Amino acid sequence: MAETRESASKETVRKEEEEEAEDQSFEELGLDARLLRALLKKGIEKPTPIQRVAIPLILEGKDVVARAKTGSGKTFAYLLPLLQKLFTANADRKKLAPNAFVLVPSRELCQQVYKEVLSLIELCRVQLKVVQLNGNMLVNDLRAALAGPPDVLISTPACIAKCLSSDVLKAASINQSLETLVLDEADLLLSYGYESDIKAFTPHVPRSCQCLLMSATSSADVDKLKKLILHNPFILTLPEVGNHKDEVIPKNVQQFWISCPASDKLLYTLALLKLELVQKKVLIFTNTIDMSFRLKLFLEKFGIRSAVLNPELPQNSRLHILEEFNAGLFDYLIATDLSQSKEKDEETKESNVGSRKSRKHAKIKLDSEFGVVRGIDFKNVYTVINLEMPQSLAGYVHRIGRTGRAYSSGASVSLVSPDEMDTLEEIRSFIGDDESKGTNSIVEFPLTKNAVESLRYRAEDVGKSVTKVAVRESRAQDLRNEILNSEKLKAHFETNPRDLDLLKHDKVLSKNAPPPHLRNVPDYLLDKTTKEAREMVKLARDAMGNNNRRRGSKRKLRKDGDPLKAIAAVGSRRRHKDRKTGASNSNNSGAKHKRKKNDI
Ligand SMILES: Nc1ncnc2c1ncn2[C@@H]1O[C@H](COP(=O)(O)OP(=O)(O)OP(=O)(O)O)[C@@H](O)[C@H]1O
Repeated sequence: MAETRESASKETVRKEEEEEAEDQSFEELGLDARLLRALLKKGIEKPTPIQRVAIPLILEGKDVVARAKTGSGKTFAYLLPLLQKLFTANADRKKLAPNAFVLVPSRELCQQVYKEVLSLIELCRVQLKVVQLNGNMLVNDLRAALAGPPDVLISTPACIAKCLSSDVLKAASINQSLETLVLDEADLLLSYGYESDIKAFTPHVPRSCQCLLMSATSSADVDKLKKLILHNPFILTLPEVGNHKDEVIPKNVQQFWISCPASDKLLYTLALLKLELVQKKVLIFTNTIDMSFRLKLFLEKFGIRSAVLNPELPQNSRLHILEEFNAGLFDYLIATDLSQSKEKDEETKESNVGSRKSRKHAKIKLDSEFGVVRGIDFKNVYTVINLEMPQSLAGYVHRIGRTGRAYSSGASVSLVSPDEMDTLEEIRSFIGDDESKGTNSIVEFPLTKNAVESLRYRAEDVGKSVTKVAVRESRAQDLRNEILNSEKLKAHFETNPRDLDLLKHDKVLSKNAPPPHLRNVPDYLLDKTTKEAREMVKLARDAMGNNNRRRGSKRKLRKDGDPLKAIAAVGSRRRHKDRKTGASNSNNSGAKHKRKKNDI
């Protein structure tokens, strides 16, 4: 009895401590006033759990291995203290190389982190120089970028290795100047093939350098990196870390699955989108580039416009696609996740062979530094659809982590064919499927047979017209357009960001406009359950203020030019209005995002 009372009071104390921690502010973490102001301007009010624990430790100068689920705010967890350290660095000390290196596994992540740092610096009104490098840059460009040298360098490990081997960065200079080293998405760095690059660089990291490892999952690779890089004896693993599923998969993502034959996947995706059974914005993952174009062409015939993001595209195009999607210019993005697919291996093999062939005959190379699936912060994605299943649990975790970022909610729907049941079983045995426990679970999506069958006839008809040849041609045409645009418009967009809209990436590929009978689904085709589900999604969208976002942002575009700025302006005006009326923007959205499973 006494024991029960004791454990009950311990539990109460623990809960109180947790609540106290949840109320903690950025200020209490010891952040500089300039950073606090910048966060406020960004509408970021309170730290996430990983930020609460990591920031004070990093400010104390400790090495940190931070493992926290996708979308938990790891970037600010290291960027804020890193910048604070640079604010107070000794300006008189002559440095020969950047003070801080942030290494990430893909160019997309380089760009994302770079933008985040720039925006913080701008808002803090401090003079710090930041550069991002990528493996495609010429040695002279690398040298120019590193002249100075900058305070922060953001790069993939491959590019650092290139700088070292071409003497653009000298080992002795790194040893003299490097004070902070961050390995972001550390669980991916080795699997992306950067082991030898990291090994070439680590001997030059000085013992005094503070090393930070950020990772979404734990793996042997993270342990390997930890042993390779961390010198400092204070290696701290955060209390949040453990092996439990809840720490890996965000709780705020409702996970669904649908059993369907592989040949019906386009039909099921059409049903989800056309009948508006899932909430926008939607990110759809496929395992091959051809499947991405097949889906795009197929959806186009039904008047659903989407953009395709794949490693074959020039980097500028990929960045524009991400920017546009994040700015809300379109609602459906099809992303090819080649991270574990055969296509990647084959293409890589072929491109290696191709390097020996004449340039004329060489195949288009896939970008080995492409990694859009993991770590990229797609903004306001509500639904992730796995049109094809990833081949591993880790792939699944990273994909669904593109929604439910920070304090927002989301949903994922996985279309599972009989061949993919093993992956589903692996996922289920990891996360469990006991809904009643209130923890993570993956449940069947309430899609009625009628809803699918109502579209089958049209879908099969249209599916036949999306032939292999049509897919191949569209893929080639898209690539040609993008290369042309990318080269021609790169400089132009730098000086005329408002023209970004010209490069809309959800352009229609087929020549004929979709006929009205495919564009609109007649009411009589929908059964009662589907109508109800659709109404629920609509209500939820209204509650979240998402309706007609597309039209709204277009209007804004014409008026204010730059889509990114236009949207930011709307946001800040709304915040201003909310302040006037006493409403808090982020708290409201948090409350509005809380929905029941049946709402989908
Ligand atoms: N304290 C916060 N409050 C609200 N939003 C936040 C906060 N910190 C970060 N965010 C936002 O949450 C989103 C996810 O953050 P971030 O990209 O750092 O996650 P992550 O943990 O690195 O995820 P992943 O492992 O998938 O890369 C970003 O849009 C970021 O701006």
